[in-house]
Amino acid sequence: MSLLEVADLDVAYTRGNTRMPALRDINLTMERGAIVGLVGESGSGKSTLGLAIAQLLPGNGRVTAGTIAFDGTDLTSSTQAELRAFRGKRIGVVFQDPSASLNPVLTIGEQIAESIRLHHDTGESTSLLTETLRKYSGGLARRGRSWAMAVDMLARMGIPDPAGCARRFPHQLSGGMRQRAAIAMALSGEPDLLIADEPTTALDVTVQATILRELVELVREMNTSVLLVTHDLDVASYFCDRIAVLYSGQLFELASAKEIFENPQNPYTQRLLASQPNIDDESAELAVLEGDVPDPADELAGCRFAARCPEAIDLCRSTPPRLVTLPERLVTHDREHQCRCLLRDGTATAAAGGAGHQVLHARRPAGEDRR
Ligand SMILES: Nc1ncnc2c1ncn2[C@@H]1O[C@H](COP(=O)(O)OP(=O)(O)OP(=O)(O)O)[C@@H](O)[C@H]1O
Repeated sequence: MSLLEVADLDVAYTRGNTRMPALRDINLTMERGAIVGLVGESGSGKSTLGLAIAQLLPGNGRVTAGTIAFDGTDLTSSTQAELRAFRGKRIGVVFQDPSASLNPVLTIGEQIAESIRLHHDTGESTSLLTETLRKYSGGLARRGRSWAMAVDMLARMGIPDPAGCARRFPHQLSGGMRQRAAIAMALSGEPDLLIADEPTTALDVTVQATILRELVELVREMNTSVLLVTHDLDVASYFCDRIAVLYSGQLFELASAKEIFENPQNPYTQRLLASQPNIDDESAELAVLEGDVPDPADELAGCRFAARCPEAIDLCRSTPPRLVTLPERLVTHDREHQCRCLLRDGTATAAAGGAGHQVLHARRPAGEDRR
């Protein structure tokens, strides 16, 4: 069983009396220990998907169809008590702004130690932190041990004076240190899944890379899976095993990072990659992605990228494509390569009377079975 199986998921926000779809027909599976990058332009629904998986959608946001199976339990039908048990202990969350997770009136050490006490029941059964616990078990009371473990987590996140940092309040730390502390706190329950929503975007580029490296090292040690929301394709290619490309509320492509960068199949992904600066060749001309991303709430007849796609044919403007596993002849490194495009899944060839209509794996037709 996969750690996370998001199936046929729709999410909508309510504005006034209007229901505005934000995610449509999302299918995403994550294996234990995998780091998956969720990329896409602003407004494509990245944060909404992270929040939906963590069951932290704001009051006006709601899952309107589909399921989110976490280790076999459908979170969309879980009670608040069940969700509280999952969050923190089994699903950790880090946001762009660390103040969203840190309490301004408690020291960093108090917060992380409290979280460790809550999630570990003194830590006897945990893996990574057990080592630390053993070091401190001789003579230290439970509170002292959880404090020692908190200091250890701060050290693992690359904080130079972890004991001093533990005694400080969030406002006494720099932005980078605050975010390290927020990550240490999110990982202190040794969760199975970490949802990290642009965790370093607000920071200096060099600090970003260091923090992400520390985070990745720590989650690899803990075998924690990560859904890393980022608009930065370089970050995704460097740190992620798989990449999911979102466009206007839909998954357009999903494959290993190597496959996405060396063999992108969706015309949108191809243009998104071509529009990124090339660090190896700064003089290379950048492709410009003309036009705007349609609001995920807009109802469109065909492919949501058709209006901007230079390859679009009439069929693309009338028929919604589905996310399918691509036929083998189109993949290079990853047989699980999934793509949403009529020009790639064989539909366009079949409609033109040609052979090779090979939809190998398709989920619910778009628009069906909305709650
Ligand atoms: N609380 C909300 N109420 C109403 N609509 C919302 C709310 N949050 C997000 N949306 C809408 O949902 C859609 C997806 O937004 P979301 O923030 O998930 O995208 P994103 O890809 O994370 O964007 P960004 O990179 O700018 O953070 C957008 O159309 C946005 O306007």
